[in-house]
Amino acid sequence: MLEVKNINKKYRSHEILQNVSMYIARGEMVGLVGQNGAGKSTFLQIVATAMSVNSGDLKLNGLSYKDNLKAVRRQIGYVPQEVALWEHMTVRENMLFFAKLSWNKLSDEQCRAICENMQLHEWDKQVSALSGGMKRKLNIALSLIDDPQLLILDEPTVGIDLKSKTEIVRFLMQQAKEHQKMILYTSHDMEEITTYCDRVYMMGDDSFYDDYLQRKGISLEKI
Ligand SMILES: Nc1ncnc2c1ncn2[C@@H]1O[C@H](COP(=O)(O)OP(=O)(O)OP(=O)(O)O)[C@@H](O)[C@H]1O
Repeated sequence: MLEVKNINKKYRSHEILQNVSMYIARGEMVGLVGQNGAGKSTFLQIVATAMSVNSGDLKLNGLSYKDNLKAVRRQIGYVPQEVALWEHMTVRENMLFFAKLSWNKLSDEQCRAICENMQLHEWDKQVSALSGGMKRKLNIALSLIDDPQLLILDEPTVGIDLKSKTEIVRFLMQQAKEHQKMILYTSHDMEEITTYCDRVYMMGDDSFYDDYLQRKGISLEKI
């Protein structure tokens, strides 16, 4: 379980997050929405241990971030907004390169199985020749090498076609439901968020999201 309690984050004097609390249970896929600049990416980076807080507490599976940073990190997969891949290498070479650097020394077959499971079949294709959707799938596949308990994704479906988008979100849902992972992700596609997420958190104070989600009958928690 992920437990976030009363966290605060400032960039100089600019307060971005004020007393933010939330949780994610195992097997849950949770969406995070809010207008541009509301603080979603900042929040994801904090939960991913890539950024510190000014105050407040975070715990993952009972381990506090303050005292167990390394152990917490081992349980987290983080997929930032920007796709970060070796363009001149193939899908296979990218997977094996990152597998070598990871805790889990996965074999060629195990790496391939992750990609196949994501409907990414272009194993020997150079990354520069992949479509945007395939690149996003590969970016997510890389984050799964260490078999993280908590998967955090910043707009994983932005700018890709509906088929790839649906495959990615269904894959994430499968990770939550069949493997009891915790999934936290942001998207500006409300249709997608409301269709697939178990719960939705809204960051900032914007009645547009409030009204929209309430009309859809989606349980919304403001943070
Ligand atoms: N490194 C930084 N230094 C100073 N201010 C920052 C920094 N990163 C983000 N900000 C500011 O913090 C606020 C929240 O930014 P953040 O990127 O977390 O929002 P967001 O909800 O993810 O936005 P978007 O939907 O556009 O991705 C914005 O006002 C942004 O300008």
